[in-house]
Amino acid sequence: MRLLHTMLRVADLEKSIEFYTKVLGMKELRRADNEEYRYTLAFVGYGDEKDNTVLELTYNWDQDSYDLGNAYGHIAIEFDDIYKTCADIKAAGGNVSREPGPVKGGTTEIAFVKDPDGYAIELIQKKEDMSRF
Ligand SMILES: C[C@@H](O)C(=O)SC[C@H](NC(=O)CC[C@H](N)C(=O)O)C(=O)NCC(=O)O
Ligand code: NI
Repeated sequence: MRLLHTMLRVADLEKSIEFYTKVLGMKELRRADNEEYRYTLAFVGYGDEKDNTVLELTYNWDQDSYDLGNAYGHIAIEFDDIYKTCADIKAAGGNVSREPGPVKGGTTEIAFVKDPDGYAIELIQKKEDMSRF
């Protein structure tokens, strides 16, 4: 077994694809329309789905906003340099909601950004050892 994808419902598919590809460096892997049920799926990630867990962006044609509620946490992505990534995101007009730095009470360096729908994305500084705290 392996993790295949995480699905996020998005209000503006092109805006979300632009964010995940241009700002976070992912590739658009495939897109599929469902005419009968009026939605489009776009899969984005850092590599082919046969070897990578990806995001499934779901666009419902007749819905232009969502209530994210208070249960969703974040999706975490590892970067070689979260400080440069955050500077680049700010320069591109993105929303860095938590500045890069050590996690409270720990040593792992993290930052948070918000995607166009307000979903939080955690950026984690690449470390040699896998101790993540
Ligand atoms: C391709 C696979 O990874 C899917 O997740 S498609 C599953 C399908 N998705 C939708 O219908 C998305 C639109 C829907 N309005 C929504 O917002 O979730 C799905 O959930 N089908 C239900 C079923 O019972 O087949
Ligand atoms: Ni799915």
